[in-house]
Amino acid sequence: DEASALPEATGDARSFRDLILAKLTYAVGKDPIVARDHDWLRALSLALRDRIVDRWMATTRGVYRMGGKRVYYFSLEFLIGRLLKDGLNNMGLLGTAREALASVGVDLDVIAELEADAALGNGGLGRLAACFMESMATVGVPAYGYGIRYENGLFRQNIIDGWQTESPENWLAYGNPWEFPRREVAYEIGFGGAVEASEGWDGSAVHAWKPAETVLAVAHDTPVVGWRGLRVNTLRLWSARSPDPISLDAFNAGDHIGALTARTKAESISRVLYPADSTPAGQELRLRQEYFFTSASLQDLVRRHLKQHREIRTLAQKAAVQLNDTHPAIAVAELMRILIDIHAMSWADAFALTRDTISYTNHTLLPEALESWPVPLLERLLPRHMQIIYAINARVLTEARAAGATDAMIAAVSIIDEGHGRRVRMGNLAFVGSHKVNGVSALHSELMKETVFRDLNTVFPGRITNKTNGITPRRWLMTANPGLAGLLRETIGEGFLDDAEKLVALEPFARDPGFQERFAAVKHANKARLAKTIQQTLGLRVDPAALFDVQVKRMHEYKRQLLNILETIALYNAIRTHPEKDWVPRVKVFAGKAAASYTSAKYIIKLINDVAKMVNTDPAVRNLLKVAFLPNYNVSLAEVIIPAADLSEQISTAGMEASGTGNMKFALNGALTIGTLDGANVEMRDHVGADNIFIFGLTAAEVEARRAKGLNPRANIEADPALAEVLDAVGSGVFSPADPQRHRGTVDNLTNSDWFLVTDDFTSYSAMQRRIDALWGTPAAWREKAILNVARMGWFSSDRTIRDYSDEIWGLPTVKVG
Ligand SMILES: CCc1ccc([C@H](C)CC(=O)N[C@@H]2O[C@H](CO)[C@@H](O)[C@H](O)[C@H]2O)cc1
Repeated sequence: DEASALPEATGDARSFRDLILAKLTYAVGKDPIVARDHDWLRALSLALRDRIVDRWMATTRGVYRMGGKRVYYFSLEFLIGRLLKDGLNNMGLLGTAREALASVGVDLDVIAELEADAALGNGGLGRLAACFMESMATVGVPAYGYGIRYENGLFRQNIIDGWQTESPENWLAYGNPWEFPRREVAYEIGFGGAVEASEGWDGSAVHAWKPAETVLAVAHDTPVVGWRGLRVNTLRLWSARSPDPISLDAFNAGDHIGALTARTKAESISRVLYPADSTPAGQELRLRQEYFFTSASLQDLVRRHLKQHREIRTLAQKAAVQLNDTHPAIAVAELMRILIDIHAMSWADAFALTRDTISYTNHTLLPEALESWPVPLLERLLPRHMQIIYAINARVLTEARAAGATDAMIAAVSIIDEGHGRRVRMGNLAFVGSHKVNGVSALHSELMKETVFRDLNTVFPGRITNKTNGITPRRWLMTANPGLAGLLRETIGEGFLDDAEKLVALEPFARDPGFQERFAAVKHANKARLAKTIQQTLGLRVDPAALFDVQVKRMHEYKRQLLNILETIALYNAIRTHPEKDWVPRVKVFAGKAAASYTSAKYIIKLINDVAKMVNTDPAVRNLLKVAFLPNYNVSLAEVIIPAADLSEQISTAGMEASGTGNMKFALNGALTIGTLDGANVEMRDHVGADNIFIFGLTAAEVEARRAKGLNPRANIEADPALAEVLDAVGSGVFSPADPQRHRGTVDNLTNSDWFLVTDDFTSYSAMQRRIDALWGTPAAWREKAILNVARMGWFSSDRTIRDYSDEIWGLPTVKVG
């Protein structure tokens, strides 16, 4: 009968099966015969969690026993994605779980698809934080991640008639098996009120902040498993709770709504993630979020430090606080408040200790992305902190003058921006309150010294350093691309699993026909899988044998999805006018969310979908060109798209992409990159070799020079008839017959200003695409380059990045893996 047909589970699979069944029965409360897929998902997750908790407690006890230094990673975003398969893989239980479930008639892949993505981030910054957490556990860095437990993560993107619409992402609908609520770990967070100054016993000024309102920050802990499950760190996310759930007097007075307003207001702090990934919303709630989690985290780590080490003055030796961009920069003032107002430390000692404890990472040079808050808002919401910021600024300006700073430099160094209605520059506050400030790629860190932090770098030389980003090879190779990981294990052994730089052992196989065949077969299988997703999502049939050309990332003008779609239209026109030519079949895959209020980015999404509608149904191009915009790009969709790519589009205006991390994921999965010399593309070229990457376009210096000289998009358009034809078509409504003027704005903006130099790079970009077509026609040469990319991407493991932070910024040891 049915049951007997099921495969037998042996060894650990058998005991793991029993554990799953026990969880299903006693934790989920479901009889196996009636259990639904979601029930099995929960039971399996709880079973895995048990195995993880044992290692978690062992790690925590070990760290206490060692009494060593901990890293505290402060981030308003953790773009985690799903945790089941990643946890099974890191615990070495993937095969075991698959066998255990099969023995009760359940398919691991089916139930794994039901897990909601923890989308507690916007894009690069948030995903980097998640990769860093996994790598810190892997290389033995005792660490806590601190952030906010948003009830709603990044919005769900729906594409309605080609337009992006947003709907709330309720990731907790089925609960979250990975977190442990810590009701007992709660801190009061104050807002508003006033500061009472009095005189201390030694005549020194004593300040006491009396907040007008208080919110409770309650901890929820999620274990973070490292590779091989050797160490498990903690992600502590704060949830906002109102100290008093209901104001009874209002309720008794019949004002039932009023009775809840205080609570609703308090708890709105952890309601939703701000969906902006480059332009500050500038809203008070955002500042409340930033202070809320920063204060709770600092109170928590100081409590832990005193409990173990008794003496606050040793804090910098036992705690390294890393600020993930300026979002937690208020930490500089908050730690000062704690040290001076609560621990009665002198100003000078407190400032030295703060600076020795904190370091700051900058992730963008976009002027509009650099946070600053109006002084009046800070004075109202955080009056004590504003006092402290003034005092810090006075000290900094004194130091700057002593260092011979000019008035212009003083104005630039100042934390207070006297122009624009007096605002507090959070980047400057983070800089002066840190012992180290780093960029996220070599080019970006240099540009930081030449632009946003030029004067601070002059006054405080040697503080800026570089830490080139990385990605975890567990999620982005082993879990996302088991076909390739399996082929690599068979070919070069397992060493690369513990040290990604051992992938270099693959180089000798780059020209091996047998290996090339197997490598191509893995890629083809991944492409067939993506083709199925495209079919199911868009009803569009694509040929896995075509060149899969992929651009997936947040929608932003500097990332130049517009350059890509305009070149696609030029290709479309060329195929139509020269059908006789031997065109390379291409599938152009796009995906990415636009910030809800970012209109011009939303028009680019619409343009891509308008072009797709035309091209995909045009018999003249047959199967030579397909365009697909996949909705709701997130971590889980990235894990399906990236292993299936032949070509990775990293085409940002040079000088504007701080690093990029998608670029690394594609190359590690055997895609070739077409890109500008921007961010980490530069270091990727240095590692994979200039012959194995397609670099085009202006350099950052040339972009700077052209902008300084004045841009001339009209001349660029006149110089390239193909571009001119494309812009005429788009501008006149060829792709929007129902609304011919729809894309007029996009074309006019390009023709009149083109701040992102799309027209300047179009010709070289298009020419490079044709060179790529030519190489595609010689599979052996293509595959050799793709294999060399995989072989030489090991350095871009976030394990290496974390070792760099540990060595130079945090000053703590790491361990060899495996
Ligand atoms: C205040 C609004 C806001 C929110 C997020 C951000 C982030 C800094 C934007 C971001 O994600 N930056 C990306 O960070 C990645 C990780 O370092 C880099 O690889 C990307 O190049 C960078 O754009 C800026 C401004």
